[in-house]
Amino acid sequence: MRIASVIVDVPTMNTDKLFDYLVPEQWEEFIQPGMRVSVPFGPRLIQGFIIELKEHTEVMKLKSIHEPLDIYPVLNEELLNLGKWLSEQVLCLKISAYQAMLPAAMKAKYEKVFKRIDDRTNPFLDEIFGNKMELKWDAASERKLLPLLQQEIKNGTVEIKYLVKNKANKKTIRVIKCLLTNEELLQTIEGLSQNALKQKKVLEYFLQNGNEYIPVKQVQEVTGVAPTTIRSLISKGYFQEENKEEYRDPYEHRIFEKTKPFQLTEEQSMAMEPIIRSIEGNYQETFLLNGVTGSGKTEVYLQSIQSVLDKGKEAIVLVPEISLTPQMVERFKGRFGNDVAVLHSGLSIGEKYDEWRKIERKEARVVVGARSAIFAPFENLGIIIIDEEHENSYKQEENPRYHARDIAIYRGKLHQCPVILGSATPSLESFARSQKGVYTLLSMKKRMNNQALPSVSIVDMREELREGNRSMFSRELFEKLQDRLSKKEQTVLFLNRRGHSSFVMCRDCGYVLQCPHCEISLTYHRFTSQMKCHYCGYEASVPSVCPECDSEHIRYFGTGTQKVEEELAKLLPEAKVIRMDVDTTSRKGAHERLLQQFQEGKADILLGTQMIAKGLDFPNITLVGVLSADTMLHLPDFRASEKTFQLLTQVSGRAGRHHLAGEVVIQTYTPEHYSVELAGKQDYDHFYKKEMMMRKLGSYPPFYYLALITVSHEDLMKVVSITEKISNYLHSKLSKEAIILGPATSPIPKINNRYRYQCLIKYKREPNLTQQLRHLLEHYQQQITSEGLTINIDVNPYMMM
Ligand SMILES: Nc1ncnc2c1ncn2[C@@H]1O[C@H](COP(=O)(O)OP(=O)(O)OP(=O)(O)O)[C@@H](O)[C@H]1O
Ligand SMILES: [Zn+2]
Ligand SMILES: [Zn+2]
Repeated sequence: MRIASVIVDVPTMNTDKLFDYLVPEQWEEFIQPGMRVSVPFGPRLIQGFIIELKEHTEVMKLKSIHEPLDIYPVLNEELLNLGKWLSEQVLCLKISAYQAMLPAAMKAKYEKVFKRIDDRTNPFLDEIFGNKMELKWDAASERKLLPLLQQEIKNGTVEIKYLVKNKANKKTIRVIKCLLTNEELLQTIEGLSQNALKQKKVLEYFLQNGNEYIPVKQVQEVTGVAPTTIRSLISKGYFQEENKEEYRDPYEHRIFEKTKPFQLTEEQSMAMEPIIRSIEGNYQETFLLNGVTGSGKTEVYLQSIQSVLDKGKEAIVLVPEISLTPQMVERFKGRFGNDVAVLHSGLSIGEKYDEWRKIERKEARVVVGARSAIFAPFENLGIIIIDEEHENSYKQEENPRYHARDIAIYRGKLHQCPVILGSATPSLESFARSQKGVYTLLSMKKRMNNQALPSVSIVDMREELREGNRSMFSRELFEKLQDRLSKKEQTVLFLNRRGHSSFVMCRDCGYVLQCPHCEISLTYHRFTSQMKCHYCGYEASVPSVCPECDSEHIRYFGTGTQKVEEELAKLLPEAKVIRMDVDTTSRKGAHERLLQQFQEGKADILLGTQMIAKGLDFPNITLVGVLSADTMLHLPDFRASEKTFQLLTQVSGRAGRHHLAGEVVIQTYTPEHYSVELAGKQDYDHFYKKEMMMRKLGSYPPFYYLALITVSHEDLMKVVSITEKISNYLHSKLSKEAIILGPATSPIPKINNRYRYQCLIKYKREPNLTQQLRHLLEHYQQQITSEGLTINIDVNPYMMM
């Protein structure tokens, strides 16, 4: 008797365990861990993952697996173990861990067929396929042919094809193949009547091109015949016609110019050396590649990957979301061509699925992708690279709430390969680890060609106001804009939209209301007109005059990109502006197209939000303007300063990367704030020291770990009382060193009529923490499943809302 233990697709805590099923005899040899199966569960059939196979079970009334959904495992042993580990680390359901590792198309409904790919005589295949080339999975399963077909797949005579059921997602092209031998072809051509010139052309074409399948479109184009001609040849039985699945290649129409490795600079070679040692020596080491903007980090990645490929191994490169991808993709495809698969959120479900299969089938050995590409099903990993490692998009903000960096290091250890974290502005956590020797620090302090970092001038907008300038452009920025227009050089204007209007600031002195207990700015709530601290719950009313300077110009803050665009049109009507924000880039491909236009010099000014801050490497940009540096500084988040510093440094780094020198103007109401001042000097080391001090004072990471519990329900009283009970429970179970803040309202206190409260745990070492948290979830399970209560637990949170 063979028993399969299965994780089923029912997302509740009660079902988050292995269920045993009997493996029907006919599949005993065939079923393997990591395959998806459909199994009876209650009255219905659902999908599940086989985790392990065994001989015995305690279960009395054993049900049987209904049918396998894969012919090969979709999760290999490594990923199965990783899923288990992940669910323990981030307290998620195992089913969501496994689903997160696979492309969305594999969750969708699809149809599977077997396809004959070799039609030499083969009595078995001739019999089961008849005169067709395809056989539906269901039919094969019914006829109990799966084990035999598995053998044929091994022999290379049959392959399996997944068709996404949604027609729009499936891409096929019509192909034909000549069924006649060359001799028969010649005879047929001779036998054709004089008028059948067109048919003759087609037959001759096939005479030259052998008996491959050829796309109908191509035949038409080359021979110039009409579709009717081809149809009549098919009806005569000369040709076999078929629909062939084609990879949906999002970069199909792009030609990537082949690039050659650069001669490395001295700094680059120094940085590469230990990486190569780790590759050659097959041992794991985590490197923090801290290179200033434009120092050539990408070239270090490319050449490291090359030596991994030379050893016959594979590489994962993570880049943050879409914003970076177009230029990044170009660089990787340019160097490694079709060896590169690309995975990011800008692709359709079908495209992602096809890219994923290229990896699975070992047709691509390098993947460049966003967060989830960390789960690429490579089996022989030689390097994992995370570019812009400080980016928050590497943390998934829904279940499973994992951070790609942790997965990278886990996989790196398993494969004994190097992990490179690259950034001009590393996260405080990573830099602290490099200082402690947990990561190996590699520094590159110079830009290419020894080009200087751009000179930055910080403009005090309070001063502008005092001198009567009420425009959103300071006089200095405006003059420089005019200057670039006349010189035909390009400008990037950056507007930070995050934190929009949510804080109150004095326009005269820049004062922002802070929580007296938490060193965090207070958030303004329109409905109650109250200021609140979302860490400790402190509340205050909005003052009518600034407590610092008595000015009446104290109000909420923010401007939008559209408003800036209108203002530019008024002030500089001759300037051509490309605006990039969520509105102008929502259409597929828009992002890439706008950047392309800017690169080709079709505009003078690129105006945008976060999405233009990073990764751009265009030679003609000589001016960067930051319209309001402070907006993010006052978010209710202990990382606000860090994020501000990173963003300002990154955006400044877009200027003067090649031969022309660059200038940056940063407009701010708080020029004395250290993250603005030090970003102006691009002085990471100082910033790090200063920020570490602040974190130490506030007991925040990297000195403490955090866990954030958010409770929500429609009934406010219930939310408050449950959060309080949770807080009390943790107080009694955790060590004296742990700090438990809250209950306090969440920064977003109500979503969809549900109230939200939270509780923040700061701790250094609590070996029992995840166990206690899991216990809490189990304790409230009843209310979670039947009374609409939600409890979200975020271990190492990056979004404090
Ligand atoms: N060894 C080299 N010789 C000549 N040019 C190089 C070399 N290495 C890199 N470059 C070029 O220098 C420019 C800057 O490099 P790159 O974009 O990799 O910097 P980066 O460190 O990734 O910067 P950022 O963090 O700002 O994205 C690129 O145009 C790149 O092609
Ligand atoms: Zn003031
Ligand atoms: Zn507080």
